[in-house]
Amino acid sequence: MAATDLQTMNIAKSIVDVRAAVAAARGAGKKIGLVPTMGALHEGHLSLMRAAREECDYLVVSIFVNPTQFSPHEDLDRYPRPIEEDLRGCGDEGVDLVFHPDVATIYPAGDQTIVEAVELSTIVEGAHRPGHFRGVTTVVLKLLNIVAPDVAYFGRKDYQQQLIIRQMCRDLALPVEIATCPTIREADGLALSSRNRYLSESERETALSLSQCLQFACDRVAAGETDLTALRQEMVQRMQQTPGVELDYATIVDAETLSEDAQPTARLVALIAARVGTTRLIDNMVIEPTDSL
Ligand SMILES: Nc1ncnc2c1ncn2[C@@H]1O[C@H](COP(=O)(O)OP(=O)(O)OP(=O)(O)O)[C@@H](O)[C@H]1O
Ligand SMILES: CC(C)(CO)[C@@H](O)C(=O)[O-]
Ligand code: BAL
Repeated sequence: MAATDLQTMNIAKSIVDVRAAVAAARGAGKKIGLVPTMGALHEGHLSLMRAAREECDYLVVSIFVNPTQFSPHEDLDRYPRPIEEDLRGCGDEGVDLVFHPDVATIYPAGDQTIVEAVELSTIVEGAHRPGHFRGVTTVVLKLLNIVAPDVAYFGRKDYQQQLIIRQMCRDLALPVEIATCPTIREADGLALSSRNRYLSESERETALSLSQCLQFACDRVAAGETDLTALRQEMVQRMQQTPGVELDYATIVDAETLSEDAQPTARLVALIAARVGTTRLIDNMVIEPTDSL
């Protein structure tokens, strides 16, 4: 495919421009898809765009590094922003409109409204990143209100995030379908993530311990392990014994409630977050119930 000429890309910075473009597409009978991102695009993001292209006739991608989902000590300032490369990637995927707003467009002076799924936002990942999911739900609600898509696409790589967004849409009766797409991994199992580009070669090797720990847990459940408390302890021990890794959490929980009070026969999800060097990574694997348990 020919590389995209940036001059021909349809890029909107303002809410009015997005609404006008989407209204025209809707007026022409098109089904609207939205893929929200923070940029630094990789194959994981592209897989969401391809899923959206399959099902929708007009594809909007937002690129916005949302400051309210970062705590003061986190990596907002160093978060990668390769915007020209990202725009070319969107063009090559046939994106119809890129919404790339400034912070003041999303958070105008005097802005004071937040939205939060109060229970799901404070457990597991939320317990380690206080305020993070409040920032996510607030910005996603704004993006959904601005674009008004028929379907919005999220990755399973951010498992808790997609669960919380589904909860928000249900609770607020938002007229949008949420689609969750599978996690895209490197051949050796590393989940693609924009933050992988912070990793040195040896840190990248060390980072494989996350997906390996999740796979270990999945294999144990598939082999008939029913003592989830013991299995959680084994996951934590494995990670604590891995040099170069500082573990935040490794756990197996109910895939819908994220509660550790889970039946081994339920649909489960193994979740992990750890720092490799200065880079914090998350990953997860869903464990579907089997008849053999
Ligand atoms: N490996 C992946 N497979 C599928 N979807 C993904 C993957 N990585 C990210 N996504 C999805 O892409 C969307 C945008 O995510 P985001 O821009 O934060 O990228 P990211 O790689 O998760 O970045 P970060 O390193 O900040 O976690 C989210 O819905 C996210 O779940
Ligand atoms: C959903 C999102 C774009 C909101 O800023 C972000 O959390 C992300 O990229 O996963
Ligand atoms: N994909 C989640 C974005 C974040 O870590 O802020």
